[in-house]
Amino acid sequence: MDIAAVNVLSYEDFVDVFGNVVEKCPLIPAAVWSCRPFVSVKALEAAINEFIDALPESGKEGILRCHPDLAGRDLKSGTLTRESLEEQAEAGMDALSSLEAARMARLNEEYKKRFGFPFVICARMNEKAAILQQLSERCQNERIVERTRGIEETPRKCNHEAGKLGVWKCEIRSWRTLHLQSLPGLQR
Ligand SMILES: NC(=O)NC1NC(=O)NC1=O
Repeated sequence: MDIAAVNVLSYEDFVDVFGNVVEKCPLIPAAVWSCRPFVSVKALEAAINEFIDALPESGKEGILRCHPDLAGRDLKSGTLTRESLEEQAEAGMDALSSLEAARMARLNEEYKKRFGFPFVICARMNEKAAILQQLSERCQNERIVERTRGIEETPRKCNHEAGKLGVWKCEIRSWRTLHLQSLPGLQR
């Protein structure tokens, strides 16, 4: 599948593939679908970022609030999305000691109380010690700094399986980077 195939997806199929490009925010790909045709995957990535950047601050905070806590209730009850589960597992969030888990829960609550949205970090790019340290440090920031930082950290991802549509994989390489890999021939 290449960008030409993406460009002919119905909006239903497009949302199937990219629906969780930003955690639990299918509105984003549903809106970005109208920007077709995309000249490349990079252009698709840019359209997603432009849509997010154009949101009012309340919309950006809404995106953050759709994120599950790290090592939080959804992880414990098995209700994370598949993508989030993979991300959190990669950072070792499913294997915290009881001391680490207690510290994470306390800091997550402190952060939410201070800012009114959850602490968001790209779990794929961090290990648990770094996450705990950043959570503790970022609790000291100003709200506007954290709103911007949380949005920058928000992982971009797509449906790995997307079975009926072929092979799409998404790897997060850096903040704000939707990095799609697919069958040879995908032009970025
Ligand atoms: N709160 C938070 O950062 N959640 C997440 N981060 C991430 O990479 N996946 C998540 O679910």
